[in-house]
Amino acid sequence: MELHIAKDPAQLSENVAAWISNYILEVLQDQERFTFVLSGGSTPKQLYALLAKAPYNQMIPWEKLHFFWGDERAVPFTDERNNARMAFDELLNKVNVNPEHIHVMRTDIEPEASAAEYAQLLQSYFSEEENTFDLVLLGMGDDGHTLSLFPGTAVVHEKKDWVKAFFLPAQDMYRITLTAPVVNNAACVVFLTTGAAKAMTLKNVIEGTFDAEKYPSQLIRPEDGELHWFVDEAAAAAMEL
Ligand SMILES: O=C(O)[C@H](O)[C@@H](O)[C@H](O)[C@H](O)COP(=O)(O)O
Repeated sequence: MELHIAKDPAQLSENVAAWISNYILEVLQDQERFTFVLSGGSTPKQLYALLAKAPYNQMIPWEKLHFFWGDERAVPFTDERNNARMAFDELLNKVNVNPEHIHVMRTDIEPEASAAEYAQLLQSYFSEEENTFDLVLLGMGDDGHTLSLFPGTAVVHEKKDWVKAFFLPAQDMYRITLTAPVVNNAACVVFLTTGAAKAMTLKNVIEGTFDAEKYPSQLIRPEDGELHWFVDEAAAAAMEL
């Protein structure tokens, strides 16, 4: 695991934008496509906005990128809580992506059907590959969740299925999410975490004993891929380092 500490959220977004674009270019020296999982949440918003602007909008060969999502809230695409919608608004509508390479988790059908369809799509995408995604971008909630793997939910224990749908009573909403096994098969996973409200949780996730039921972000440990945490000073404040 590699920890990258930035001064503040703005600096963090700058660092991650530069890091990600270099990584994309490097990977594309050896292959024709780059598969990229986007996350929801507020932290990546600034990153997406930066990637949509110079120099990154010029530097990245957008037509070679294939986009996926880590999780989705089962609300219509037009709802501003929809994770895909945010990424379209901030990034995908602004760069030269092939629309056929954008794979949203559908919310216009039943959540279970959407999860099954997504799992099938991923299986056909990666059937011939050693790893799954080239890059998975993740956020961590104040409670230690990542994706829609919330503390105390059954999906935290999923060992086999790549995509799950379930009802989250606390939010009165269905969620569709990738599971830890498929993310842990990715070539590279990047967490973005900022703010003092996450400092204690971040310390427990990174430095504490393993308790995935309580801190589902601890489940994310790529088997043979890279794991990077990009955090700001406020989020890093409780860690011993
Ligand atoms: O749909 C979601 O809720 C997200 O995908 C979720 O997993 C998110 O990444 C974290 O909650 C962090 O969110 P913030 O960046 O807003 O803190």
